[in-house]
Order: sequence, then C-alpha cells, then structure tokens
Amino acid sequence: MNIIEINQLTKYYGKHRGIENVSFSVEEGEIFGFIGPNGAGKSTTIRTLLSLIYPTSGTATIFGKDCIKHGDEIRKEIGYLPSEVFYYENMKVIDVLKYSASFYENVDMSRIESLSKAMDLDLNKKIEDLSYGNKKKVGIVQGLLHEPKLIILDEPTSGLDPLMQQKFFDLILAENKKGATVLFSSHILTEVQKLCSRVAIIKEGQIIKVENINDMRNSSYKKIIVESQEDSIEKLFGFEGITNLTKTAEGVNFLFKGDINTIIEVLHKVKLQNILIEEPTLEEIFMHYYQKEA
Ligand SMILES: Nc1ncnc2c1ncn2[C@@H]1O[C@H](COP(=O)(O)OP(=O)(O)OP(=O)(O)O)[C@@H](O)[C@H]1O
Repeated sequence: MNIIEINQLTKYYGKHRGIENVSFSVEEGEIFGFIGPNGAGKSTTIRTLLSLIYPTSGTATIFGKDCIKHGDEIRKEIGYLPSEVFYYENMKVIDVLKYSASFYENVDMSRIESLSKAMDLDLNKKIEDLSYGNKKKVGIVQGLLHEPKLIILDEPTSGLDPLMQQKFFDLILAENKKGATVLFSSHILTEVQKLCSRVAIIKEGQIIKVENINDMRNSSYKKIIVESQEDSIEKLFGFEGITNLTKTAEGVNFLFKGDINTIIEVLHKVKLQNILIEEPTLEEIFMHYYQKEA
C-alpha cells in the first residue's frame, strides 16, 4: 500500500517556479529519500503535502486521503520536522513539549523523557539558551512525540554533530521498525545512503529519477581515470556513453556505460602514464543524473 501518492503536483509562487509535475509514491514501511540541491523544490513538495501551502495543480494523497480535503485528519498521524524551527524564546523545553503533547491523546511524560534522553536534550533549559542544534533536537522530539504513522523530515540533521546525527538515525530506524513510514529530505548523499531504500531525485522543480539505492550503486557505470600528457586528450572522449568528463592535471576522467572495447580502441592511440577503472561513488552517480539532465 502507498502511504504517500503524489500525482503531477505543481506549485507556482506567483510567476516563480516552485515545483512542476512532481509525481512519486512512498510505500508503507519504507524510508524514502528525497534529494536535490538547494532550491530544487523539496520543501515546496513537503509543504504542499501537509497542505501548509496549496498546489497550483495536481493532487496528492496520504493514507489514501486527499491532502487538501482531509488535511486536518491526516496531519494528526504525521510527525513533521520543518527545515527551520522557531519557538517562544522564554519558554522552557519541557513546557514546549508538554504543550505539543497536549494536542494528542496518547502522549505521556515517559514518552517525552525517553525521546529527550535518546537525543541528549536538557528539558529544563530555556529555548533562548539553546544552540541551533539543540533547538533542532526539540523539533525532532516534538515531531516524534505522538508515535506518528508517517514521519516527514525536511533537512533534519543540519546543526547536529556527527554523534547526534547517529543517535538521530538510530531513533528514526527504531520508529521505522515499529511501523512508521519515513520521508527524508536532504541534500547530503551519505545520509540518504545510510537510511533510505529508495530515493527520488529532484532538480529545478522536476523529478529526474526515482531509483532503488542498491540498483543505483550497482549500475553498470564505470569511472575511468586516464593519466596521459597528450594534448587535448579530453577531445578523444566525446562519444556516446561518456558523461561527467573532467580534465585534470594528470589527464582526464569520466563515467562510462557501454562496450568497454570502444574505450580500449581510443586508448590504443594514446601514450598512457596510467589507467584506473573504478566503481563510481554514489555521489558521482547522483552528479551524473544532474549533469545528464542539464
Ligand atoms: N514563499 C516563496 N515565495 C517565492 N518563491 C519561493 C517561496 N518558497 C520557495 N520558493 C522558490 O521555490 C523554489 C523551490 O524552493 P524550495 O524551498 O522548495 O527548495 P528546496 O529544495 O527545499 O531547497 P532548500 O534545500 O534550499 O530549502 C526555489 O526557487 C525557491 O526560491
């Protein structure tokens, strides 16, 4: 069953493009990554899903219900961590969390305490005395208080140190094991790689790929590093199957998909210092998708 279904969702801010014809779905129990550079449209998609803003066209459902018509009902079952959190500065953390808890029937003090302990959050501090990262922790605890069926995280780890990031990942994995579905927006590839099974890549408001992380990693792309001092060596590699071509001080490197003999035929004509054929990193594969579309 799909927990989220997005169909041709478009949002314009006046004349300014937010997102265009975004479609993808997230299955029940999945940790789904939503990745793209700054300004690509991740937050716009998420805010539209939560009906905090309204789409220009297209539709979306969560738990099989229309996001706009049933917004109030749907939001009760969602834990949302926005990319930036703001609180009344003179409130204590415990009071912010108790106030949030009062909106739900199933949250008791032990849930507040166990989540805060997991995130090393001091409940007795005032918001104004917290660092950016500690405010983010308040948002994380707040988003998970009511054991939501769907957790939507918009750039959740900014401001968290590596140790806290790991604790946060453990917490999300534990909620996922208990049955929560997770939509995880990020521009950091390594964290998506750690947590998510599938990923949608968004660029300039449009989805350019929805892919299984393992398939992406096992793709048949090879990274080829050619070390040679031949003049304009990069010009030899302008044919089909080659992407991400970069000229370096040592020669040239690129990604290649296709019959390896085509490369060997070209290299035959060149005096080489060295050649390396490697598996590309996930990051290089992502960059390949970005560049291909460009
Ligand atoms: N309130 C707004 N008014 C006008 N344009 C907006 C507004 N909010 C977002 N945009 C524009 O919509 C596009 C998508 O922005 P969005 O914030 O959704 O991207 P993002 O992928 O979440 O990026 P980031 O990681 O930087 O937050 C950008 O070009 C942005 O300038």
